[in-house]
Amino acid sequence: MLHLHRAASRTMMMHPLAANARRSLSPTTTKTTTTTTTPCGHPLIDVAKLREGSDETTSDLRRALFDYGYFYAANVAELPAEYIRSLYDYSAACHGLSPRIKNKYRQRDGGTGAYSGPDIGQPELQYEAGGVDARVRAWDYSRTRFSLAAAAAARDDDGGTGDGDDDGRYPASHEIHPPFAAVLDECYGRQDALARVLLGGFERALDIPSGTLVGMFDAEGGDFGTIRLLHYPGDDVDDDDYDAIGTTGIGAHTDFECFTLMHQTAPGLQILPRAPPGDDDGGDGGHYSREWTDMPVRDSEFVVIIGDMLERLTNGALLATPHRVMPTAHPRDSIIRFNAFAPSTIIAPMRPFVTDERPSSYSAVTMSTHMEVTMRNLEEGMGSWDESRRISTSARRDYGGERRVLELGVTEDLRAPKKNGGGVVAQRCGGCIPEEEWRQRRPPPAQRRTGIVLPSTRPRLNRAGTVGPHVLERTPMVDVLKGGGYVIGGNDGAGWGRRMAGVGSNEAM
Ligand SMILES: O=C(O)CCC(=O)C(=O)O
Ligand SMILES: [Fe+2]
Repeated sequence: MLHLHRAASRTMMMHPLAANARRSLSPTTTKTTTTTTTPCGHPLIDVAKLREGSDETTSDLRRALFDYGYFYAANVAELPAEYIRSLYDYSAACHGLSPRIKNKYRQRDGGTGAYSGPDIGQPELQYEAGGVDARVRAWDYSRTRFSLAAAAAARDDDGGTGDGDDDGRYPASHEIHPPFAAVLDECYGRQDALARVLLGGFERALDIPSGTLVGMFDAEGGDFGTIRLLHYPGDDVDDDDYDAIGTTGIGAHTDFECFTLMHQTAPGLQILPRAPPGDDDGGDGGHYSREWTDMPVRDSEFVVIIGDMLERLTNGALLATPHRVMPTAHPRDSIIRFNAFAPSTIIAPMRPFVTDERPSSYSAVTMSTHMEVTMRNLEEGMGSWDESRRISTSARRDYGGERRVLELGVTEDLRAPKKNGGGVVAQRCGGCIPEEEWRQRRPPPAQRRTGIVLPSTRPRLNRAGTVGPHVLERTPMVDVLKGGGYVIGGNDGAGWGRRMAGVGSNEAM
């Protein structure tokens, strides 16, 4: 049964950054009300209500994202309790496979598969620089192929290993039944449906145009996400005696994608929530609480946390949620889904979060480059969470290049017939052009109605009520491919954003 509590305790605790971000978007949204929580005070989002577009739930979600940095998601029709239980049964069968099969599908050291774990000498990558070994054992599934640098190199050398499904990546049907890829892909589809509901909610909570995040998620190439079936064997010690173990469940880190959906069978997960405003002696200006918080097990609900991409898109108004798993005497299983964006999606601070007071403080990078660079850095022991500076080093990584701002909600009709010469196959907004360059390139008014630059001469309101100067350029496809010109989102849901979203530079910019 769903317990809904209206908790007043956090009502006056909006983080100053959140307040600024929201104030700059819409002065009317600063009014505080109460937040729906679980009985023990964790923010709770009723997904059924979010799906209906409930204003109250959207406000709950806004507070959860800005003030807490996480929430429990309840009433998730796509992932009912009995389905999750069956997935845990399947996970147990996968983790019960022999070391020989696990080794055949190893992710590293010449492997190109899906398994990692200390039981085959392949511990999880190190998330905290200088941290201790992780106990976690993982079967990972992703639709879009990406792999660790070492595995990619091995694949280039020998064309892959194993004879399982999907290029030898996953256990085949004679090794486990039903076959791994089929079960996990079905789950992936269910989680995708939930992700679209949550991303739509995030768009409303962030006051950005409808379709912005969902468009990035559904863009060509597909979401660059992963499902993990995780198993943590219990340690033969008292729960209080963690220090003696010399290992951890999984080291502190932030996840690299947009958001993460988590479910666990037993306690062990901890997160670092946002700090209440005024509590700024945590060493990081009060962005994060000083206390790690235990995430209680809630059978039919999911923990949702913020990933690196949402921190970058919101210019740090939202912060990626640090989390870790403690070593425990009891065994523990979890099902994790990283929800990413399409590989070539360009991630940079979105216009509404960049102001004179808060200039863009994150460089632009594509989803795939961020994943690849972060994984490589982990392989080299650089970690993702810096405990002494209390920042996510992966979320804050500087990819160089000029600061860019993503313009949202372009209101020109991008589907208008093209009159500007045969080679014109794509159009773009000013979103990915560095602001300085954009100003210099802007032709004098007299030329604006001819030439290749078709400016919108007056600021226009988009659906979210934000304004932005938009320059639409008609650009030969070859230039788009070279320059990474890119249109994201849309104001009419007509799908042009999706068509364009696969076009872009695959490099850090
Ligand atoms: O097992 C868990 O609950 C967390 C796992 C995790 O943080 C991860 O795989 O990134
Ligand atoms: Fe994680």
